[in-house]
Amino acid sequence: MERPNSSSGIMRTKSDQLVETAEAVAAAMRSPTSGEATGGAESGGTLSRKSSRRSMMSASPGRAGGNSKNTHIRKSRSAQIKLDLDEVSSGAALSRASSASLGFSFSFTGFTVPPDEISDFKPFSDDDTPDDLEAGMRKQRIQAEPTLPIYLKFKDVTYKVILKGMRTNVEKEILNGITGSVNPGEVLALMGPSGSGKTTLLNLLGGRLNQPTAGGSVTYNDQPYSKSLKSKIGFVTQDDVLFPHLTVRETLTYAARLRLPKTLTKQQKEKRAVDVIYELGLDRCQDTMIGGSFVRGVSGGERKRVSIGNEIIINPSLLFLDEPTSGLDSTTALRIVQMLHDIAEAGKTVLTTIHQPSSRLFHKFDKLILLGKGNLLYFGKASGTMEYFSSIGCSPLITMNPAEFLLDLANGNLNDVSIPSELEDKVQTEHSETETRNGKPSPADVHEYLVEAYETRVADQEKKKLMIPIPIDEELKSKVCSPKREWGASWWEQYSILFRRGLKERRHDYFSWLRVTQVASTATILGLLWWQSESTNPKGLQDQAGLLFFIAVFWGFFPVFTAIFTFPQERAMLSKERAADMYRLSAYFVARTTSDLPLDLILPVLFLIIVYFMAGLRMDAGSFFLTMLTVFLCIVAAQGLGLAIGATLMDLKRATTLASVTVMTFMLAGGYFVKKVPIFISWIRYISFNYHTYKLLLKVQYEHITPNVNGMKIDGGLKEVSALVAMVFGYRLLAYISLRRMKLHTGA
Ligand SMILES: Nc1ncnc2c1ncn2[C@@H]1O[C@H](COP(=O)(O)OP(=O)(O)OP(=O)(O)O)[C@@H](O)[C@H]1O
Repeated sequence: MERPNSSSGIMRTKSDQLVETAEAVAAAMRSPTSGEATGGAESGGTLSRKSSRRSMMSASPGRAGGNSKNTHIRKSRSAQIKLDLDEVSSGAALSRASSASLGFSFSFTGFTVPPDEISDFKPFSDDDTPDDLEAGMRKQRIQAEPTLPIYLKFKDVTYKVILKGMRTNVEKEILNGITGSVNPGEVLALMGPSGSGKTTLLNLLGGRLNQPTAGGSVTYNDQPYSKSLKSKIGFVTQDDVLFPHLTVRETLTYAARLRLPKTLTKQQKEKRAVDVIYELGLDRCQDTMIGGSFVRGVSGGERKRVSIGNEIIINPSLLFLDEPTSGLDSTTALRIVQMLHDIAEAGKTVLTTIHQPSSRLFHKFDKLILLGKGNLLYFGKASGTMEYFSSIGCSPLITMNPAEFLLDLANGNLNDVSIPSELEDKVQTEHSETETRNGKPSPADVHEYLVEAYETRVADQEKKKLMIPIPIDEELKSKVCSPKREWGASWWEQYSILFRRGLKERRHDYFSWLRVTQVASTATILGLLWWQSESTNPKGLQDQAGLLFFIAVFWGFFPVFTAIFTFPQERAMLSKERAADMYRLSAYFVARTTSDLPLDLILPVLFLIIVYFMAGLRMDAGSFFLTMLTVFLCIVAAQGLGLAIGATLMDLKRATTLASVTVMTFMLAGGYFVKKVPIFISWIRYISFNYHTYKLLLKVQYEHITPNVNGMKIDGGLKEVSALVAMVFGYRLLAYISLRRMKLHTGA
């Protein structure tokens, strides 16, 4: 096998690269068995997308099936760069041709599509109203950069978890020696019953489970996983993790601005978002909110498409999807799988788990992995699956959807399936069990038989195939393992994007009439209770000090309990975005903590305006503004505590329990209720923001009247201000450290 010319590089112009890559692959493929394909690749290397599409469009399913060799020529770029054209099944080619004849296609390729063909790019148009046709016409091409082709290989992959018991820890094996590969231009489907390990395998291959309990080898262009791959991987998780109050367009625009490389301008990034919206047929709902449990938003299918859009927007080399069709009707599911297929055709490597595909969906996959209880039951061409299982004696006895047949097998259920002679013999020797199972072997026996059959007949052959080096040059290989992380925006840009995104997502909270009413009514009640209170006599001063203490407690409690929710609520989003290296944690942290400040500072202004004048506190501008500044300082310090507790525990129940105990202790140690605090507990007051705030409020109101209120000495106030400022930063630092230590949850 010839090695390709090492002068080609990913940074060169797209057409240069395509021609070179095609030539490289063609060179690599020069073998007697792939002679036809090579011819196709060579001639196809310089084929334009237009000509390839034309030939695809002219193919009818029947014709494609009758002349499968020609389908190689019809394939676009991805097919040309395939390592092993032999892998392309005639079934997959047939389905491609038939999909082309249905008018489905995907232009996430960077290829120029002639305007007369743009109207064909309607993978998601729901009906044929004139509006839709117009939308179809307006669909934009995505001027994607050429992606780095990534060949993914995995050999003998194992994964276990340690389950902690009361007395001993138990090891649970989740994956047991999984081997396979997937190349650019292919869609690999992971199938198996629920709990068979599909998500775990997907996470492991996507670099999201790098725990020591994982074994075997996973390589990307023959290189191990490196952090630089994060920017080349798109990972669509099973649950759609999206902000419910952002619109579809906002969601994709923020993703584009954060994730696309710095080399693109803001306008180019925003245009990419619009292009993705049109590509995914989301134009009609682009200004609709995503929605969630409490807000009605886009439909489930649209939400799934937004999740996919969030990932394909970066033009990933490798796209992983966890059950992208779950919960969708069969037509929408078919459209999504068709789209994956088109993405693969554009030179990407696609892996998807799938639960129970219809037979139409099943034929759209190039390769298939069938898992059963974490073991490999089949890996190979999707179109060769039935042939393989019939070769080991398992064939459906009635007409059956292949996916249904495979899931039955993986579950050990041989109803309406022929029983292999080996298993039949086993059943006959186990008489007692035979009676209870109507002559059928037990699921455990079926599982064991299937695992063994694969091990003895196919596994070694597949492992040998993986040893063949990939025919791409070293430069391309090294791009995969560069240790440098690539951020899409500078720290400051990340901060400002996240700040704005935070404001938009929580805009409904900011102007929540409920919170305004809560604060205004509390202030009014306080104003009425302390109506025009006097501070000129000791009794009146005592009363007023009570009001000041209440203000210190109220603005200590309130922010702690609102800040507690900040990080636990966004945990899933943070994990997802950090796993994709979308931004620096510090930029997120600062943006998230500052975007809440406007509201937190508007409400106390309203509160103080009502209380201050109703209660008749010290009437001069300086005192009013100093009181306000003191309350602000208290709020920001209290928020810090809430953030720290939330980020450390990341669990709302535990966090609220701890916060209420802490705040209560701070309040009691604040010096208003107990004058003589026992020495062993008196230190608590120094870490209590209530104590410092109360002292400052007393100072502002009474420093000109008395040096001592309620046994509390009124001093310069510098100590109190310093303590509060230290809390503002100290608690936040603690919160940041806790977030840094947070394990990224990937849903495995
Ligand atoms: N961290 C973990 N701790 C304990 N068990 C785990 C863990 N991760 C996975 N498992 C177990 O491993 C098995 C495989 O899980 P996985 O989510 O990969 O299955 P799946 O095939 O994707 O299932 P489904 O189709 O229902 O999503 C399950 O039994 C699951 O409970």
